[in-house]
Amino acid sequence: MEPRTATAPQVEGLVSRERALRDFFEAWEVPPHLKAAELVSLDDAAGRIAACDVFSSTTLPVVRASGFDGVGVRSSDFEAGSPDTAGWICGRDFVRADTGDDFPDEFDAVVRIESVVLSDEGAPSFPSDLRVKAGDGIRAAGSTMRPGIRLIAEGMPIRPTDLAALAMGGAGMVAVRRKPRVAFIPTGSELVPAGCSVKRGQTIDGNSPMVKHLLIEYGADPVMFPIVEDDPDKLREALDRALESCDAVVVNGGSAVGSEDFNVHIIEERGRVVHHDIAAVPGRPMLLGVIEGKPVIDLPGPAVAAFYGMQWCIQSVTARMLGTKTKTLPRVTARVEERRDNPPFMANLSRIELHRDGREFVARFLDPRKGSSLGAALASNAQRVSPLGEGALEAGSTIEVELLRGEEFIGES
Ligand SMILES: Nc1nc2c(c(=O)[nH]1)N[C@H]1C(S)=C(S)[C@@H](COP(=O)(O)OP(=O)(O)OC[C@H]3O[C@@H](n4cnc5c(N)ncnc54)[C@H](O)[C@@H]3O)O[C@H]1N2
Ligand code: MOO
Repeated sequence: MEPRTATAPQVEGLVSRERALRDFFEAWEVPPHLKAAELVSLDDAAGRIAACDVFSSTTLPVVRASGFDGVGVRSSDFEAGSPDTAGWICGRDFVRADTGDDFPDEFDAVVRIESVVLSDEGAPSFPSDLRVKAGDGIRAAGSTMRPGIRLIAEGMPIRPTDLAALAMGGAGMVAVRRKPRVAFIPTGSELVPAGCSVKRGQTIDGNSPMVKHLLIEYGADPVMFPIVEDDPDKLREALDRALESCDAVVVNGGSAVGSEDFNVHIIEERGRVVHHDIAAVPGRPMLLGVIEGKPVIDLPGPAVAAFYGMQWCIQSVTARMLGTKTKTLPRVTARVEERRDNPPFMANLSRIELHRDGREFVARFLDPRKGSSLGAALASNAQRVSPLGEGALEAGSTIEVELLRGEEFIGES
């Protein structure tokens, strides 16, 4: 193994996240088998990505329907004003026609039930000034659904309302993109699984539960590997198993220059490294590589670094495999509470505790340099990625922050 040159955590001249992804997508192409669609039932289509445009084939109402709860009548009976309804018989002179009901063709209008008084025998009487025209209170054929309406477009995530549209448009099965299988391999002899007690020298694998559910959120099928200790042979073996069964591999940890950071070398010896070390912090030592035509990404170990790398990189790779777009987080404008210095040559992910001050949002940066913990950062309710080239943020200036919890959960400090 070649000795590596240590790079300081904050250095100038590294590639931007955007450039790293552009280069990666030039070096790696989505394989055809991932572009193939699979047919799933409507129930299983929720949250999946539509593989093609789907158009309606149905007409609803099939002929016509009542627009509200009421009484179906003949408009001709109302030509000379409100008719004398003594002796009217249901089915002959009128019918009950409630919202959405089809009813016999000889009745051409519906009078709202609120305008009708029904006798004990069920005969209706109408206000003397009631005007009724043909078509009143009737929903036309196709006013709910008609053939040719685009129900979902290719590449769109399928929402519950889309399921309603697809069902009513006549789609029993839906063509969706195959879920890419993404392996996650946590590495580090110091790691113990969540729920275990920790001894000196150990720490808890918090990334596996986080990454698993981020992958699910991105639309992938996560394949979670057990913790692999810092032993090159065991790491190689896990990587081989992951490459055999998955479409992409995320290795976690061992991305920097520590004496047991083997993953970078193992990826280098097996395939092509497109970029290692990105102008994004935390998580600068991220590695984007390709082995046997599959993305192999080494995600830095610290949990916030891993989260950020998942967001900007793995989410984009997964979206590419699914033929869809990455999600943007909702944003609000906030006032900066305290001056913040960021190196301008890195995209800095800052975790923020957002609170309200009257009608204003106030951003309190959680700064590890000022004693804030990684735990507090993980629990925070907002974040901001500084654009490359940005210097200090002055106290009192306004910025856009991304919400990690709904606005309804942001309270007074
Ligand atoms: N001399 C240098 N040291 C470091 C550099 C550097 O350039 N020179 N880079 C730093 C930066 S920046 C980062 S980011 C980290 C990258 O760390 P690794 O990806 O090599 O990860 P490890 O060394 O294996 O672990 C680092 C840290 O993260 C914890 N970890 C790892 N996996 C998990 C997990 N699944 N769940 C929770 N925590 C995890 C691990 O225990 C360590 O505490 O390197 C810096 N050092
Ligand atoms: O500073 Mo690293 O970039 O710990 O994530």
